[in-house]
This record gives sequence, C-alpha cells and structure tokens, in this order.
Amino acid sequence: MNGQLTIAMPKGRIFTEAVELLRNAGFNLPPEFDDSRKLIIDVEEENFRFILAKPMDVATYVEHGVADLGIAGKDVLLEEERDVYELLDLKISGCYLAVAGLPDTKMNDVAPKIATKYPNIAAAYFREQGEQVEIIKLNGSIELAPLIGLADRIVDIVSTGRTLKENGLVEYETITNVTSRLIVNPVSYRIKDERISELIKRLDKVI
Ligand SMILES: Nc1ncnc2c1ncn2[C@@H]1O[C@H](COP(=O)(O)OP(=O)(O)OP(=O)(O)O)[C@@H](O)[C@H]1O
Ligand SMILES: O=P(O)(O)OC[C@H]1O[C@H](OP(=O)(O)OP(=O)(O)O)[C@H](O)[C@@H]1O
Repeated sequence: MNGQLTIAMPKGRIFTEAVELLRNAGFNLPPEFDDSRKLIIDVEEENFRFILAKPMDVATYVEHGVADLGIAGKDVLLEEERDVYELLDLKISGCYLAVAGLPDTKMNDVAPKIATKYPNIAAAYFREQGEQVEIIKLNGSIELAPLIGLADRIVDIVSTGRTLKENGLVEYETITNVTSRLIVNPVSYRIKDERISELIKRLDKVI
C-alpha cells in the first residue's frame, strides 16, 4: 500500500451508479454518499479521499494531479482530450452521441449550423464527413436550437430518446457510444501503482 488515493467523482447522473459500483466492489462508502452537500468526503477506513466535481471538470482535476483517479463520461474525455490514462470502461451511465434535427429537413448548403455542448466532437465529426459547418456552443437545452431556428442540426447525448421525441426531433446519425471510464493521472499511476492495481482488480470483478 502506498498512501491515500484521491478520486474525483462526477456529481449528477453518473454519481449514484458510480457509488453503487464501488460498494459492489466491497468498498465501504458511508451514508454521506447518499445525501450530502459536501464536496470532499474522506473515507479513512479505505484510505480514500473523494472530491465531488462537475462531470465536465473531472478530467481537469486528474490531469493537474490534485486527484489521482476520476470517473468521467467518454463524451467528456473525447471533448476535452486531457492528459490522463483511461484504465477501465465501467459500463455505467450508458448513452450515445448523435446528430439530430427536425424530420425531413436538409442541412443548409452553405455553412449549416450545428448547436452542441460538444464543439470539438462535433467539429471533428463533420470534418471527417467532409462537411463544412458552423458550430454553435450551447450549455444545455440543446434540442431547443433547431426548434427556434438557431441551428440546422444538433450534436447531443441521447439516452432514452425521450427528449428528442417530445420535441419532435429525429436522429440522423450516431456518432459514438458513451459509458463512464476510470481515468488516472500518469504520475499517480506510476507512484501509486499497487493501490491502483488493487482498485482496478476489485472493480473489474463487478463490472
Ligand atoms: N441522458 C443523458 N444526458 C446527459 N448525459 C448523460 C446521459 N446519460 C448518461 N450521461 C452521462 O452523464 C454525464 C453528464 O452527467 P450530468 O447530466 O449529471 O451532468 P451535466 O449535464 O454535464 O451537468 P450540468 O447539466 O449540471 O452542467 C455525461 O458526461 C454522460 O457521460
Ligand atoms: O434521451 P434522453 O433520455 O431524453 O436524454 C437525453 C437528454 O438528456 C440530456 O439533457 P439534460 O437532462 O442533461 O439537460 P440539459 O438540457 O441541461 O443538458 C441531453 O443533453 C439530452 O437533452
């Protein structure tokens, strides 16, 4: 064993599933994990420190080494391209990234507009398709953009498909599947290899 492990956890959707996975792997996480506003939770018994961050920021904490490990959606990892290693596909919080828009509509011929929370992923996708587009970055309610004429298409997460359906939108293409991943800071991986390998082994058994 070599020292405490700091793990950056994403608040929100992924959190509950990630906590369940860690508990299934035999880690004793106290009730604070079920109902608390604390942003740092120490679990002395396991020699873990958990920090609770916005999902989009998890890889930033890990890249800067203030967290050894983190749990982040593949969408965030593709969008941000942080200097971290991906260790495990945790197979939780599954969804996918898709291109969607109003049914039976063609994209504008000249610089069609794409609204998205994922400007880098969207730009790379349309570049690969050989299509020149204008990316419009939004922070949420992406489905609104084609409805009020801000964009021809959106690139966004689809899970149940309910948001698209209830807003009269259809999916045009799937870009990539998304699940949450365990990521590690490259230096921590070298220095704390024993503890990290042990964690991977225990998680791997319950995924
Ligand atoms: N239906 C879904 N919509 C969005 N993200 C999802 C969905 N299902 C799973 N995910 C995963 O959850 C992560 C986002 O979690 P969450 O929705 O809690 O945060 P967020 O929307 O990015 O945060 P906020 O809206 O507070 O800025 C994504 O990065 C993705 O990997
Ligand atoms: O296919 P579904 O199950 O309907 O899920 C997909 C929706 O969920 C997310 O939005 P979120 O709820 O995070 O709200 P946001 O608009 O603030 O991003 C995502 O951006 C989609 O809008």
